[in-house]
Amino acid sequence: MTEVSIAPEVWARLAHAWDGSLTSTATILVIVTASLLAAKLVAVIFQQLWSYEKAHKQLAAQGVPRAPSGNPFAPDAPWKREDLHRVGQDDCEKLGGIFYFRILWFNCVQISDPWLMHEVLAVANKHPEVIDKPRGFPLPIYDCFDRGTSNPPQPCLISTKSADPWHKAVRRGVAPAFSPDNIRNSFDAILEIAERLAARLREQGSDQAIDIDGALQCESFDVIGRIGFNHDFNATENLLGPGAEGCRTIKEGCAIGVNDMRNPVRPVLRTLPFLPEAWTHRRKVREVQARLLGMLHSLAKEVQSRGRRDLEKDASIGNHLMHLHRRERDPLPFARMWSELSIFFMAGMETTAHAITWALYLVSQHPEVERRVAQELDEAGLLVSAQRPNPRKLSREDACSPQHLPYLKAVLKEAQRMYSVAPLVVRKALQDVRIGQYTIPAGTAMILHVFAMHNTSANYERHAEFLPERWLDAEAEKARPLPGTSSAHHTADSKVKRFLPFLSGNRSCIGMSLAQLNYTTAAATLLSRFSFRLADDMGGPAGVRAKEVYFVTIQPKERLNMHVVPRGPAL
Ligand code: HEM
Repeated sequence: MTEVSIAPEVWARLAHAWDGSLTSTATILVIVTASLLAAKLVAVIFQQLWSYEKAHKQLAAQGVPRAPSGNPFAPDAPWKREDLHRVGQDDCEKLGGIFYFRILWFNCVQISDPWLMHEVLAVANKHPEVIDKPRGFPLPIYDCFDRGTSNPPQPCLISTKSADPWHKAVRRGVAPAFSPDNIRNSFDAILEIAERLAARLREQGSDQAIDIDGALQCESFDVIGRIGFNHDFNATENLLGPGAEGCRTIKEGCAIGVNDMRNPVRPVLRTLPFLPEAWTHRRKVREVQARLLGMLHSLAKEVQSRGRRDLEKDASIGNHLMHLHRRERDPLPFARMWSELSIFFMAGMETTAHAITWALYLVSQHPEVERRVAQELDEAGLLVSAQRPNPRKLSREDACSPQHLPYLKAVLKEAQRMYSVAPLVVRKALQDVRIGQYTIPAGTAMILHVFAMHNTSANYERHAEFLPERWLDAEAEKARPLPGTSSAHHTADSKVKRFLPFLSGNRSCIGMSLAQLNYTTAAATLLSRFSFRLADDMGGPAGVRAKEVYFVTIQPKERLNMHVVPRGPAL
């Protein structure tokens, strides 16, 4: 056999040629792939822009009125206004119960007509593949709840799509904890917390004004901790001290979430390592999130360590979460339980507190309403007075039965109408969908503007006035065609409501019974013992109006200072 040998210099030349061709093949492959991806991206962007443009033409062709969008980057752009809820209300008064506007190329339809809102909610209920909560780009509104409720981020009840089977499972699993009967059984604990708050306010005295919104947040925080998870945070015991720190932490955490929701670029910027910490507020955000999630993590661990208890004996939200199964015998993973537990504080604390705050504020501004509330409480034997320094205790029937304290309950409803604390929610049309006489094109954001529905002339006579007696009519929640308005062409359909502070359907507020029992108990306890006077530094009603902000909830900016004047011999 002859051996074939290759000279070393030939070998080296061959290897070099081979190497070079490999490099150039790889380079070509990279260039081709990158070009294909870039072309695909450009095609997707164009397709998306084209579909938005088509949708805009479709809406215009159907005669849906259009609100001026203006330049979204201008300093005075409407959507940058702090009282954003009032922008939708003004536009609704001018353009009617349905109109659309564009942010850049993106189309948003605002709906406040009760009949159309009813249809949207009905479709979303039955067909989540047609209308659902928006997630991700370009509407990452609900995504911030995932980041704010556990680490690493996990979805939770409010942020999951209805089409996600997990949503149904969790909602069904915890619903018994929120049933009106179950919540009624918590009355004694709620009353105890409301009385604790009243005792602290009395100690505070009336000379010094107190931020009543902050005090009520402590109260709601304690109620959710106690009723939901058998844990007493005791924030009401020490309103200004360490007891209330947990409550303030939740508020700070919510503020980060809301800022991210209003400007979705912020969370992205925070992840960029080369941007200065101070500019992205990274350190501050990390510090608040660590405090917030640490506190809620400890609570979730505490609930977990108690194990699964008999639901007859412990009907708290926490125990219901412990009984939840992913599959047969496969319990809810801890991380998911943590995020679900957290969302009840995020969704329930500020909302309930602001609802009571606005009611107390409105009563303080309407002496004739305050007189009537006091008279009703007096006749029920609940008012503190010179003759009755120690009245009877508020009972479960007082708080729960519509026959008891009807005027006070009407006052609370009217306050929720005028200050609908959750003023708007967002949904997305995932397919073209017929709503009334309109076809809403796929990809359009739908803003269900409950605040505008509650506060425009098309739906309420004398809508700008605080008139609690309108709720003494048992049918008052139903939508009715008002003569001379755009609602006049609708029929009086008994299912359609013009009052939806908690929304309706499968994504309505699961905490409604708890919120209602809490704000009735707290308002009755406080108004039977005190009269509330707006502090001078608030600048009167005009000052309060100027500091009213939309921060996912309608709330007083920073604080609402009031003097809490004890009733009794001095009055
Ligand atoms: C006055 C007080 C309250 C008001 C006005 C209110 C209002 C609302 C509204 C309008 C929604 C729908 C949000 C959306 O779809 O984007 C909602 C959802 C929710 N609320 Fe409330 N809420 C209140 C109190 C509470 C309380 C006390 C809790 C629990 C402790 C709670 C827990 C929730 C949860 C978990 C959801 C999400 C439900 C789901 O998507 O299935 N809320 N609330």
